Amino acid sequence: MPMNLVHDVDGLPRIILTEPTGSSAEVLLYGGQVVSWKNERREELLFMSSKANWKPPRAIRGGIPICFPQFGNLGSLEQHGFARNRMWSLDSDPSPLPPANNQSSVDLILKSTEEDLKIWPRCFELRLRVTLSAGRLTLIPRVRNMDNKTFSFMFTLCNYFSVSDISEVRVEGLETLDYFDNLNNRQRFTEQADAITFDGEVVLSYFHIHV
Ligand SMILES: O=P(O)(O)OC[C@H]1O[C@@H](O)[C@H](O)[C@@H](O)[C@@H]1O
Repeated sequence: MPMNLVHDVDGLPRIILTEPTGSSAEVLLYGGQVVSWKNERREELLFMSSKANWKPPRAIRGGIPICFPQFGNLGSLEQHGFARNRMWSLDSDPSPLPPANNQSSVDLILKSTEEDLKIWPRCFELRLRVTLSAGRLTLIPRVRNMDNKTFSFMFTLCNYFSVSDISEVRVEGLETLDYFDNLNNRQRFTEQADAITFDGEVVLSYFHIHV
């Protein structure tokens, strides 16, 4: 599997993805977390907090954290579940996806451990393929139930996008959807606007989004 696996200053193994136009991405085994995505002009597209704590078992604030098997505090586990503060492994058998034999794709896997089963008694394999191509970063998550009984879970890619001018940002496609306004006592509203714009901090949770 030809790929660039390096250890950064904090000792965290990091996979560097590159592709011919010059864009790049960096993925930590810790959390299976994308922590950098640069375009062909080497401009960073993801936000990473300057206060991010890069020492396990802390979660890293920035990039694309993976929330599994719980989102937020919607359950009995720690905030956003435990996948983001576990050490993942390289996945040598991503079947049925074809193996990623190039420098612009990586397959990672997280399997439940005995310790995990004590706090969340479901035996699972969580896989993630990260693929970089010109102008695009694709993440394909897959969850396999290794138990003989069903289970339900939550999964979120918690993207932190870097924005140079927030007044230029519009989010479309949410009109008519219900949402919780988390900074307003989690009151429930129905979105009326055809595009959301931002003039301050907001934390909104929309339901039934189709992407
Ligand atoms: O601080 P954490 O646990 O990394 O969570 C990150 C963010 O997760 C979001 O889901 C919450 O709405 C935010 O309020 C929070 O800041």
